Amino acid sequence: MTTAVPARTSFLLGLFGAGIAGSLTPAMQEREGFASGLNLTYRLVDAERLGYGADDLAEMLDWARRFGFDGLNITHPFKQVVIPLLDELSDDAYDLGAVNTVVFRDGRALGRNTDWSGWGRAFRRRLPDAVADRAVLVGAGGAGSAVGYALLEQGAEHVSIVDVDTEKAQACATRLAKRFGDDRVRATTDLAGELATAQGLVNATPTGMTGHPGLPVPADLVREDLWVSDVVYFPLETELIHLARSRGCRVVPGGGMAVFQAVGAFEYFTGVTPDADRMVRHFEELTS
Ligand SMILES: NC(=O)C1=CN([C@@H]2O[C@H](COP(=O)(O)OP(=O)(O)OC[C@H]3O[C@@H](n4cnc5c(N)ncnc54)[C@H](O)[C@@H]3O)[C@@H](O)[C@H]2O)C=CC1
Ligand SMILES: O=C1C[C@@](O)(C(=O)O)C[C@@H](O)[C@@H]1O
Repeated sequence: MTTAVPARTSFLLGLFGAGIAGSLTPAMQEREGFASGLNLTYRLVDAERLGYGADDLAEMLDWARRFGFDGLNITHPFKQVVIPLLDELSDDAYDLGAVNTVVFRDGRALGRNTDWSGWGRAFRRRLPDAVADRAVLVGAGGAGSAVGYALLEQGAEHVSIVDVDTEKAQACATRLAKRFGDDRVRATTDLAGELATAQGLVNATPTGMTGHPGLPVPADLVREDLWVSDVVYFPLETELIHLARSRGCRVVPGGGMAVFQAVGAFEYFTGVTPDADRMVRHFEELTS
């Protein structure tokens, strides 16, 4: 006679990164765990406070495994340097060269990326009719690469990438072109020219964050017929989102990416599909 193995209900998770004290992810994960009938604990492990840098990551991962962690989110400055320390990488994380979710399973560390799928899902919920549009992406760092990947994966006709650091814009475009073809993505310095033929604009720079006030693009380029998205979510209503709304543009603020990276990670960690609407409501409570 075989005995059925009961489904896992207890999970120990964490976030490894620097300067993460204000993260809302622990609250989102723990609340959704509770609501799903799981005993889920999520700890912040702030490398900055511990005096740990990139060279210490292998040791940090090792003790996470030894102490029984089931999974980790990984953020700045570890999303790239974690890759060689993993046993397996999903295709999307490989293509992006970045991991934000590590699942420990059967003695192996599996790398995943829910940043791109998080932004993508938030975008599709708000603007499902805009997935095939041409878009201009400003900011080619970690968040920008994830947004570019999501836009192209979901069917954007073309993405033009602008960054004050032109080498970063080029590197991001080259990486995305390898996956999606160089007829669909390019780096450019001609923001006005590219926006003139685009239907959408995404800000993936820190401009507009608390402490970094301002607009990432000149105000006169924000036309009423553009849709406008921001990845910044402190504050939720950035200057860009505020201006775009006031001009009648359809908008996708940064909170959606913050929630849906957690939705995707929850599913990888636990194997349970979370209630995304409940997580959105909880995020709204946390940020109101
Ligand atoms: N909503 C969410 O869940 C998430 C939001 N973020 C936010 O995204 C923002 C960017 O984060 P990362 O990509 O990690 O930063 P990063 O530093 O890797 O990249 C930012 C890029 O923007 C460029 N840049 C800065 N100002 C610019 C301007 N005015 N015009 C053109 N390019 C400019 C920089 O050269 C850099 O390449 C941060 O504010 C962060 O809080 C990041 C991750 C998730
Ligand atoms: O970059 C981020 C933000 C985050 O670090 C947070 O603090 O919520 C959580 C990560 O999973 C995600 O990739």
